[in-house]
Amino acid sequence: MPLPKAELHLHIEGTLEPETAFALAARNGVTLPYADTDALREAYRFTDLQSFLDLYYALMDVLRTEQDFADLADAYLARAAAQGVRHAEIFFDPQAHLKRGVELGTVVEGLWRALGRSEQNHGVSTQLILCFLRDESADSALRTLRAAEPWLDRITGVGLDSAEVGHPPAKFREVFRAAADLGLRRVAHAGEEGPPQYITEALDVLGVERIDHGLRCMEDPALVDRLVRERIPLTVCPLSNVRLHTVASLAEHPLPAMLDAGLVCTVNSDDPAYFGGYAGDNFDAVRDTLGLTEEQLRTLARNSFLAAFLEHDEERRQRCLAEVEAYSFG
Ligand SMILES: Nc1ncnc2[nH]cnc12
Ligand SMILES: [Zn+2]
Repeated sequence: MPLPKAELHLHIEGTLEPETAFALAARNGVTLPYADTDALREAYRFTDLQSFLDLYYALMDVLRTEQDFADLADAYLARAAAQGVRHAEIFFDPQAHLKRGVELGTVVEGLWRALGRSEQNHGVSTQLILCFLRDESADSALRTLRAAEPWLDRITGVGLDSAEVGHPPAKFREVFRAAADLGLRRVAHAGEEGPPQYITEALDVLGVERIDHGLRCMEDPALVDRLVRERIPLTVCPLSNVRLHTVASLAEHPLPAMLDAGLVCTVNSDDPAYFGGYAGDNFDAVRDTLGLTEEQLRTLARNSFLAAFLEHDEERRQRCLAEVEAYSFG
């Protein structure tokens, strides 16, 4: 039995496996510019975040109908459950779909078909986090938030993703303020490729409660002290960092140093179909390559439930935490 965990950094569009991409392409009459799944897998050699994003956005073209989004989410939830995920806070990128003429309602209703049945079908509780694309304008983000208002009962929070460098968090001050006024929780990618100041800005200007990635905080000891003192969770994605060359190799990943510093780290998969592994695979990789101890793995799992937006269901949080404490490593 795998270690129970919450997944807090997962882009649902990043769970599109090559086989599913071809199946959906056939269903929707879309021609992919790859001969087969092997040829597509060959394209998964990224040099940086942008080289990944180019393929990530292009492949989304196969996602057209509510059923497509439902099937995508259901396949993710089944895989996540098999790897010990008990709770998943799922990012989605509405602007990437709106731009292609796919309505927000199609995306949210489709995802909800899977998410609404996830506890019964997979034993995984879920939440949705709407992400703004930081390489789009602040105005576009505001229009997206307004367009999402009919579905806010299904959306827990907002996030910020896509190309980081050159798009500092402060650009989105207004939309994050508006999201907070609507009662939404706030997170942001920061310190993945961007500098430590982006982490500070995400906290101070956007009021985020968690930082997605956050690796580059390690360049700024005063920032590390602050993140430790304020117990700001960091949703670290080790296999993603390797594939996007944010770190030179998994063996050189700063996760052990981050844990030693007292940072509230969690381990997540980001875009598992593209980066070679789901949540449990990321845990296994850091155990095997970084030599994390059982107590460190338990800390990562504990942190994931402590950092989850489970205030509406403290009973579930406590039950999951108790499972983590009782877990026996085989
Ligand atoms: N790792 C990542 N960083 C920024 N934006 C993303 N969108 C999907 N995955 C992402
Ligand atoms: Zn991400």
